[in-house]
Amino acid sequence: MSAPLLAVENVGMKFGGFIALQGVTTEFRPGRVTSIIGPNGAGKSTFFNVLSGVLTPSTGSVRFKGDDLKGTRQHEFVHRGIARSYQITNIFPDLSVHENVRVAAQAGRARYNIWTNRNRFPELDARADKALESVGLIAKRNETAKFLAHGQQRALEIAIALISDPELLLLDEPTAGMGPEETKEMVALLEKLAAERTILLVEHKMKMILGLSDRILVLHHGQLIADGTPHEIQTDPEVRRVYLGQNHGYA
Ligand SMILES: Nc1ncnc2c1ncn2[C@@H]1O[C@H](COP(=O)(O)OP(=O)(O)OP(=O)(O)O)[C@@H](O)[C@H]1O
Repeated sequence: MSAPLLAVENVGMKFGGFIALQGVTTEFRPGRVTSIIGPNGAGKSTFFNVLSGVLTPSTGSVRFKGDDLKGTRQHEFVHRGIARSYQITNIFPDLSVHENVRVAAQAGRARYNIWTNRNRFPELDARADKALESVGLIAKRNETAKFLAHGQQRALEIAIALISDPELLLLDEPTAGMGPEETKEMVALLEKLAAERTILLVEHKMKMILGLSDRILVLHHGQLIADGTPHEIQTDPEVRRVYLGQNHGYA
């Protein structure tokens, strides 16, 4: 079995007196799609924020390829090989599709500063186009981002996250706000991307998760209550109890 890419040990997160995460211990191995699910307020976003460096856990440790991430600043996560997209559309609406990704490429470059002529770094254009190709947006490269369909804007966010060629890609509700057709396209894109990197996602759409994931983690009241294959999760009595009465299209 391959070594873990990310090892989470006894992670807890407190906000004042409120415990949002407690005693979470798990590992993520390379080349898999893992989904994190759980009812509203279960701690999914908090866990994601801990894994991507937005939050420092109150207790416990997160190791990436053996290195403790404690003290690592958020922008350094990208250099280490961890990138994430955000739930809220996070693009520059008035820039072109290509410019959106290129800005991300520039931002990740230590030698670049805003006074440098952009033509000095033609490889940034090539990298931006490569990221657009991998999400199927290359034909839209010169369009203004705000005119893209919602699903295409979400794909653009993923292209931005891909610019650093991360080993671990964290996606926060990549199909939020999408209808069935756009969801299907996003699933196809995620399956394609998963061939080359490890993907971790938070999602609410249960049917989509069951079809896409190799593994599912279930959080409830800040604790990991189940961890298994889609089949194991679907038949887990505790998970069924937690979801009972909630309209997640689960059963
Ligand atoms: N910065 C914060 N300060 C105080 N409480 C917080 C903070 N962030 C999250 N919480 C609380 O922690 C709990 C878990 O929140 P979190 O957003 O992680 O849940 P979630 O599973 O992502 O929920 P949802 O599915 O609704 O997005 C909630 O009760 C929330 O109110």
